[in-house]
Amino acid sequence: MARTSGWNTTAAIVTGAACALAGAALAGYLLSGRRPKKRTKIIEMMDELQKENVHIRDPERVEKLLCQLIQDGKSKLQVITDFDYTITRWAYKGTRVAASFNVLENSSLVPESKKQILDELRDTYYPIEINAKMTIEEKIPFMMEWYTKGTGVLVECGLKQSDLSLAVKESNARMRDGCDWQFHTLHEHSVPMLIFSAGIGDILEEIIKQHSQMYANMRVVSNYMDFNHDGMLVGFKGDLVHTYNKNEGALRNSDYFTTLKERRNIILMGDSMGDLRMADGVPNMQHILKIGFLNDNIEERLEKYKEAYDIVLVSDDTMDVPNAIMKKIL
Ligand SMILES: Nc1ccn([C@@H]2O[C@H](COP(=O)(O)O)[C@@H](O)[C@H]2O)c(=O)n1
Ligand SMILES: [Mg+2]
Repeated sequence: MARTSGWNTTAAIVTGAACALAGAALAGYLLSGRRPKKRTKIIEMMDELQKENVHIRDPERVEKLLCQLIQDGKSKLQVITDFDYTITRWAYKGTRVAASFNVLENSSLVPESKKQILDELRDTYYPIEINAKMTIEEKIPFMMEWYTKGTGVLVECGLKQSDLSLAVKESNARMRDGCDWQFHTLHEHSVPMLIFSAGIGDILEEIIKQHSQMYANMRVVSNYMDFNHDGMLVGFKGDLVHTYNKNEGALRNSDYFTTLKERRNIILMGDSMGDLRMADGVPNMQHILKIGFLNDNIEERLEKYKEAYDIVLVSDDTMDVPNAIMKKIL
């Protein structure tokens, strides 16, 4: 739509760039002689952005960003997204959904004695993860502790690779409504999608396979389990990715970004302040639209999220907003 040729001249008058939707509204005005109706901007015209749970601190910036992304089109686009509580929903049928770690931690594969330790770890460290007053630097040592202890306990549980699929099946892990459409459509338009997760890679891939499909344009960077020749879990591969060191992971994976160096526009989606660093390894980045899902500790964190993310979606279990934006670009 952004590149519909008939509107280009008019759009150029508006912003010096072909932003077709705003251009279309102005063209209507010029042709009809009537004043345009109120909604002339993209962000005003998108119904998905008018909902009460959608927060945009700087609408002018978002309007400009959308114009740029639409104008540059799909060939310049890549998507970088978190997994737990970004691809997956926060709640399903009134119950909190399992993060990829919880799929194992809550399963019958883990003995009760170990569950108790894992629950205590979560009760200690999760409040730190979402604390609105601590800085990321203050949180990092605690996250390291949580991940080191938590993965250590899982390794002691005698988990087998062949059990993972059933653990996912029996869990309540669910993706947001609209993920299936998004995955399929990004693949159809050959837009690369990086899923960057501090969860468990093996589990999140299984969640995607069971509820949608892993496509060739998807790449996952996460914590992968290390199994011995008998298929028993013996550790985790490489350095652990935790919620607040995704910047290091991004730089370690800079080869991936280098191969996509012509794709200078990013849609980034996350649910934590740590997710904002997922694109740190992207060379020559031109425009980045950051969409944040705020699921928990909402009142305390909303202002900070509004400062950090361009669009904040509060208690939204759908992909409606990102999908509506993608539709305009593709
Ligand atoms: N033992 C653990 C460790 C982490 N979590 C949660 O996993 C999420 C991280 O994955 P992302 O895809 O969001 O990067 C994060 O929400 C942690 O709270 C956990 O539940 N248990
Ligand atoms: Mg997350």
